[in-house]
Amino acid sequence: MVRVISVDAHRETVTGLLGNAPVIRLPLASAAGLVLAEDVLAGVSLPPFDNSAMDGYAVRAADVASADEAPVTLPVADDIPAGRVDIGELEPGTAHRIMTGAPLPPGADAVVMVEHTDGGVTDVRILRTAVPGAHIRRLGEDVVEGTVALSAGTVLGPAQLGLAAAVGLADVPVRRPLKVLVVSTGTELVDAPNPLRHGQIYESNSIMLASAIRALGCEAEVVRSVVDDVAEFRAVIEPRLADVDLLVTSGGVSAGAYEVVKDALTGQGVEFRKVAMQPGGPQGCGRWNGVPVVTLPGNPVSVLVSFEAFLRPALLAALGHAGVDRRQVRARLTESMTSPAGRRQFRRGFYTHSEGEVTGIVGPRGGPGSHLLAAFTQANCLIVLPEDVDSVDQGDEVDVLLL
Ligand SMILES: Nc1nc2c(c(=O)[nH]1)N[C@H]1C(S)=C(S)[C@@H](COP(=O)(O)OP(=O)(O)OC[C@H]3O[C@@H](n4cnc5c(N)ncnc54)[C@H](O)[C@@H]3O)O[C@H]1N2
Ligand code: MOO
Repeated sequence: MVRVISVDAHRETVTGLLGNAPVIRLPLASAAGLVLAEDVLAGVSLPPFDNSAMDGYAVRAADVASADEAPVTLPVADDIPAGRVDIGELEPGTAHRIMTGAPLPPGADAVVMVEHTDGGVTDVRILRTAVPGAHIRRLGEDVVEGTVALSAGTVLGPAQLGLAAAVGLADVPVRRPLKVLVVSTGTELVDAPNPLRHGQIYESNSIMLASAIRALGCEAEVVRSVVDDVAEFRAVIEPRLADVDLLVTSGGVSAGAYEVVKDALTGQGVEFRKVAMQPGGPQGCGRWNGVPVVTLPGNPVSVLVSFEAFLRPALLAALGHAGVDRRQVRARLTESMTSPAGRRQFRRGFYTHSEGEVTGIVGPRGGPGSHLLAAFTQANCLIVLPEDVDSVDQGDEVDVLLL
């Protein structure tokens, strides 16, 4: 007898199987979207020195205190473009022309923007007073050297990578993106653009899985359309296991006579079970030659729903993400639906939420059939009908997972 287990139990097993990805240092350019594995400290303060926020003139505020009543003329004793590193003292009664980002000369306590002067290069007429501190960006105002710039668990988006670069990091410690081998099985499968004969279909699961895996920041390698032959499956796939962290298959796991994945991996460390869900009932997981394996049923909608239910949270957890769940909301149904008793049903739906309404509304897209892929493309959510529910009416509130 095939074991029947709950969605939550299978999800826990798959998550445990993947565990945590190892920590490695990656160049910033390769770390986008990954999760920082350790706190990183600022190697420098930001800004690293007092500098000008404006193009203008560095002055002593006291020297220009009367400029609002009558313009003050000061000799321009120096010129400080951004990037200059040999900065001399600002003597009282003088000004230094200074550019945005250039270091403030010692002795200066204010910057007058060029628009409030005549722009002179030997002498400058200052037309406005400046309060002490005007247009000065202070050392350490943003980040203090030696403090935590980014903490472990941070997802490295553009702002985070920018900050890492700004505090002097060339690489960061992250959880290594897992390498996933995606294998689609089925003698009926044909890779486009080859012509189809009656009884054949175009292979579509591998691109769905590979793109879903890559979207999380993992790597996906694909072997398409392995025929339903155990010896062939083993010969093609087994040698590739050494290079990957996870094998994900589609097809060949249910109750028929030519279940290539089930036949090849039963007794090899992979357990096949029925999960109390629809679609995605037939599932398997375990290890083959020590490598984690997750076997998904072949129907395309089952593949994507299984990915959402099991692989997405497990891969995100392995990468170190704290939040692995889709956002869940309650919504009122636009039409009645039925669900098989004892199974959690995931229906493709479209959710809308108008401003001012407490709950949004949701309607199914397509029927429950796990071959209805076109309807999935119209969906923006999964409607979840729990195991103890076999029908819901129009107007009932249901749980919705936003995709
Ligand atoms: N007697 C029973 N039959 C079936 C059961 C059952 O419990 N008892 N379960 C059904 C359910 S539910 C599902 S889901 C499928 C799962 O079967 P398999 O994992 O063995 O998948 P296949 O039979 O290989 O394929 C199912 C379906 O999907 C198409 N397919 C497969 N791979 C691809 C691909 N890469 N691209 C596009 N389409 C693919 C395949 O042609 C089949 O139509 O079993 C039910 N049967
Ligand atoms: O359990 Mo299957 O995945 O419904 O078509």
